[in-house]
Amino acid sequence: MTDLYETQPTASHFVDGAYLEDTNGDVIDVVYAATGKVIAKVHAATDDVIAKAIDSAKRAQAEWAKVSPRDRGRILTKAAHLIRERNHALSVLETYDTGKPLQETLVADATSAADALEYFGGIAAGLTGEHIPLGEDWAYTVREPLGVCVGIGAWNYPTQIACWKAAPALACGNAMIFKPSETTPLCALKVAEILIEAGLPAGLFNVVQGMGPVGAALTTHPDVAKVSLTGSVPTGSKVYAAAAAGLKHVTMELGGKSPLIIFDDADVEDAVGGAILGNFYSTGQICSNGTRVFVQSGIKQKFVERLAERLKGVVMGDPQDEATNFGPMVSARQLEIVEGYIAKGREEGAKLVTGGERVDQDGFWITPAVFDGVTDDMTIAREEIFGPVLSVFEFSDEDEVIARANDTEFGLSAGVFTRDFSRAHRVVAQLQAGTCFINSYNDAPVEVPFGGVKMSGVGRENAKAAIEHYSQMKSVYVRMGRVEAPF
Ligand SMILES: NC(=O)c1ccc[n+]([C@@H]2O[C@H](COP(=O)([O-])OP(=O)(O)OC[C@H]3O[C@@H](n4cnc5c(N)ncnc54)[C@H](O)[C@@H]3O)[C@@H](O)[C@H]2O)c1
Repeated sequence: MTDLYETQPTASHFVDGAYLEDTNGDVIDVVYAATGKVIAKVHAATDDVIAKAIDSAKRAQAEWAKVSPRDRGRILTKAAHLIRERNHALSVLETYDTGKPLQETLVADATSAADALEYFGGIAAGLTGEHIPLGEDWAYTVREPLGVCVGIGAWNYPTQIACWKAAPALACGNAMIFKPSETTPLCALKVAEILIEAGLPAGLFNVVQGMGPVGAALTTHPDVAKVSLTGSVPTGSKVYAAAAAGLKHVTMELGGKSPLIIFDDADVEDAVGGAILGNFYSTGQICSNGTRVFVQSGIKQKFVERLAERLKGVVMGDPQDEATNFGPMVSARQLEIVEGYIAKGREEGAKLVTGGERVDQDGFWITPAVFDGVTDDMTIAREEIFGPVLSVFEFSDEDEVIARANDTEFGLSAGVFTRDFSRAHRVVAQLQAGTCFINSYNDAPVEVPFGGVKMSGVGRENAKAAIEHYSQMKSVYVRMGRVEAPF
């Protein structure tokens, strides 16, 4: 097994192509969720670090914008190859950073980051404008970079989030300054190292550490053209407002409380599988999770029974052991939040079918919880928990479940399980969500746009859609004849 110390970065920040330390910044402990032990320390960025990150990004971006998109793409593709080659070591680090089991991180984190670099590396050369004929005259459009972009990450997918933001930004000719979540500061530094090794010029991908105030300083900096945040709705509202003051571009990937609708005619095993993937993967710490599971009356009992049985297959143990399939919560704070919601669910009258118990060992462990008999007004039905807590709701007909599914301020994802494909498409057409799944849940391939509606976000990540959010259009009118003026 790769040791943490083989993969661990050597300083807090990565700026202008090299590691950078400034011990004047507040200390941030990196705690391994499986043991509760401090495994590393980084310092929050000082004003000096932020200034260096901005200056180098600005300088490097001006040159990068002149590089042909094909050459930019080649560097991203090379970085993707390096990431794939080092997948095991990067996955070990991701597991130390987040506590997610190696069984997951080997297939879902560095690999997804590589997918994004490869995808945007591949389409970079195809980022062209249009020719617009206007009779004798004509016009053309040019897709230009925005400038210096800031990425701010959540703690659940630190490698993936860094690359989902950096890959389209760099392909379009921007620089990116990435601030990881203070809970998981390690992985993005490795991404920075690899991008440099792949040939990315210094200053184009800088990583600075810190909490909210560092994110806020970057967001409001006059030299920053765009902010892409992955985080909660309350943080999103603040960052969106701060960016608006400077009329900056934004992408907001925020929280959810997504519905997963299971009709009577669904395959029960597939529906249970979808509910497991949509609630317990990454110990439930996924924004798009389908935590409100609406099950039609005829299948409900069977569904709950099979779900409880299949949860006996949970293997909690050392996350670095590939046999472990369920890890701890990321932090003591997140564990407390989840325990609070479980207590609230019981208090408000929901029936805890299984799980929800704190495990008596070091680290932040809790067993996956299933609540039955949940009603739409309960706190666990309305607020994002961001942990392994699945709520089952009973419904009888299609119109009713659509109305109940949409009765939320969020709109990130939604899923439908049914063998009737006309119904599946009819229902999906009425669901207020940015990403929908039919007979599946939580797939996030880079080829498909990802993002939310309503309070769940603004803009889209991944796919060609992301290009729109990391570039701006210039229109050029070309007159071929004489200029006729009134005087
Ligand atoms: N839609 C998505 O793609 C997606 C993906 C993963 C997580 N999430 C959401 O993220 C949340 C969990 O992550 P979290 O607890 O790290 O979220 P959070 O909102 O607490 O923090 C997100 C990031 O914002 C930074 N931040 C905090 N205050 C800031 C401010 N005023 N200005 C600038 N930056 C600031 C934090 O330091 C962190 O890096 C959940 O709500 C989850 O649904 C969304």
